[in-house]
Amino acid sequence: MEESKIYEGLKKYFRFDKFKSELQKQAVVEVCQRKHDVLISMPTGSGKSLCYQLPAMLHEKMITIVFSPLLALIKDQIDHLLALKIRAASLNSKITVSQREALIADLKSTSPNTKILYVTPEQAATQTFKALYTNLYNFDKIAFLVVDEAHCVSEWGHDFRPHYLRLGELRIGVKVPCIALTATANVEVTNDIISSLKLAEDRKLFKTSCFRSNLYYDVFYPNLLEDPFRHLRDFINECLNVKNETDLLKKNKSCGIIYCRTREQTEMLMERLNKLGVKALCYHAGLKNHERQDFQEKWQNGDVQVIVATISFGMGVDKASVRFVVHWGSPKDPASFYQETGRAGRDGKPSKCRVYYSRSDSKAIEFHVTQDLGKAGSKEGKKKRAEVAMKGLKLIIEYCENPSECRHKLFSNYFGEPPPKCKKNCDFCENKKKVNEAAELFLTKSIQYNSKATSYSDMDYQDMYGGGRRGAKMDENEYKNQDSDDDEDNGFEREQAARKASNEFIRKQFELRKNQKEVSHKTIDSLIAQHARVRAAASSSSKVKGLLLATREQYVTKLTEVLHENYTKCQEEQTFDRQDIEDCAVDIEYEIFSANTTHIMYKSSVARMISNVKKFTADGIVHEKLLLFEPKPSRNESLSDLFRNITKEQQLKKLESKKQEEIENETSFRTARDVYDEQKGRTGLSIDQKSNAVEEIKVKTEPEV
Ligand SMILES: Nc1ncnc2c1ncn2[C@@H]1O[C@H](COP(=O)(O)OP(=O)(O)OP(=O)(O)O)[C@@H](O)[C@H]1O
Repeated sequence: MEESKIYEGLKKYFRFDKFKSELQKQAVVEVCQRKHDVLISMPTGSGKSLCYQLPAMLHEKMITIVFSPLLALIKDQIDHLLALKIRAASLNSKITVSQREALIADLKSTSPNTKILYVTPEQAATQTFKALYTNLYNFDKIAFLVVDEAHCVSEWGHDFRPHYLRLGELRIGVKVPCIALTATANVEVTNDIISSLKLAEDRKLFKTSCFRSNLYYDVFYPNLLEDPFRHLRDFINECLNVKNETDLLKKNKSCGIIYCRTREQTEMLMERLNKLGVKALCYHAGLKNHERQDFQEKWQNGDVQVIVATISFGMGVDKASVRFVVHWGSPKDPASFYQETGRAGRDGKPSKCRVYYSRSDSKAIEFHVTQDLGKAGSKEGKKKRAEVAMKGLKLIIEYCENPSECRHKLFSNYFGEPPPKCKKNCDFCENKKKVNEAAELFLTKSIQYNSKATSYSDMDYQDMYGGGRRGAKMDENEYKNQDSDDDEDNGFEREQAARKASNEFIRKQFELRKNQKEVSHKTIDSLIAQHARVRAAASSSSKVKGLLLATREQYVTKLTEVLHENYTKCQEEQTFDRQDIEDCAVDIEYEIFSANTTHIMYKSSVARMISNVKKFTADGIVHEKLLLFEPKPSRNESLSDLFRNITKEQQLKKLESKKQEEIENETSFRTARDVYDEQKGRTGLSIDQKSNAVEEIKVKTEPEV
């Protein structure tokens, strides 16, 4: 195809006078020839879409099929194309039956109106699509098969999608050029793309350096900052205070994105920023659909300049004027970090990418990856993905905690490219000494923190096990366009609910017992601790920061369950009763509690112990802890005993009053009530003991005749 025709199309369909780069032009020219498969590996925002959209328009009467991983991404592309009056459509599970019928009828007609058809990989696996595909191919109507975000075929990549693997099947025996596009392919991912999509030997590769010279990267440590939130606020104001913007339309003005790991963090940070005078909105998968849409539109239109979001935000967001991308906590791995920060400076203007690094956040990610690794078992694919994730996270930790080279090298190393000429485009190249000093101070403080268990960051990240993980999972699923959402690990909500319920119960009972008088929180907390089944209950949250007593009690229950099962299934002569087993569980829990300083470590140790006991049960062996356990002669009243006994106690009280009346009638000595109250205060006797005590006291205080 002649170049002049290509330029004509560029202007006519896309209203551009020139190509964004020489490589974009070369790729378009090559694709237009329809002679070879083409792999385009270019940075985010470099204009990869045009490399297939323009050729699609220049092959009249033919259709280009694009496989794209996300409905949101497809929607954005279609909206963009329709605005340019290009006939684009999508075949996916969300369209209505009549829309589907109309679309298929058009595609089957002799000269279809549709020029570009977007299909999700899941839809591509359906019989409907396969039949349509064969029909189009038989009538020689397919111009190109395009695989957008092609790194999704690779388990080495950061967004692996199993359905992408099956796209290669569509290429068997089909002579239509395949165009694969990605921004984040290292050597392994590139090899996977080539083999999975069966790109021909004579394929053409268009690859530019991943280096984005307009992006400035740096890292700050919140625990070294006097007020991290004000620091962030000042950074935002600095980034958004761009000159000569007054004449711009609202939607073209500078804006920014802050990424958090969990939805709780997004909401907390949004509130903080709003209080500090920065108008911000949040975005995560827990919001209602209309809220999400509304917030995204407000940010897109420039009504709000800052959006605090989980990773579910951003794919397909093509806003040129993003002046900063912040990671509040820790990025996940170099590829995601590259893609997320790649949303900054798409107009080529200087923009900033900052991490406010918190070790508790990277630990939380590590914890989840370790869990995935544990769960993977013998499943090779899952294991490999968890290993890749762990490797990626280690690189991020190194990047943040132990900087030793230009920040951009994180990416050039990952993508297997020579080091970029950064000059002063990162804090390290600008002032290596300052960066090293900060990192050293951070490490020193972190060590001190580990022994003292207090830190700014942990105070804000208590959700890493429960709602955090679940929330993060939902956001990730959302991001990956999956409908499923499992119900595991909702520990946070459970903990909160359990604690609330226990406190409420005790509060009510206390009020009843104290004739509706107000009871202080301190009294209630100490009562709960006093009656808890676990040992050293009162120091739960001070020893292991953020650990709730309710959580410890839940773990004791769980340990009791698995030990009980182990004992009843594996021990022939059984001498322990349920209470002995619970005592054993209490000992084990206390041992773990004493040995750990963070609730993550505590929780993972208990989880390990539970699975260890289960393993013993599966092997038919009595667990060693039970073998070594010596039953205790006496037991303390537990929280559950307390609940059970409160009603009985009230009945006892009535009985006591009655007895007391009788005694008072009979004696002028100290009453049973007086003596009982004294004893009760000192010992907290059981109901039977109390009852006996009253009897005993009565006997002892009876007047001598
Ligand atoms: N020749 C051109 N001249 C000017 N702008 C262009 C040109 N080609 C593309 N663009 C614009 O560049 C921006 C980025 O393009 P595009 O979304 O295709 O990037 P991308 O490489 O696919 O990025 P990502 O990997 O993040 O999806 C878009 O706003 C697009 O309209």
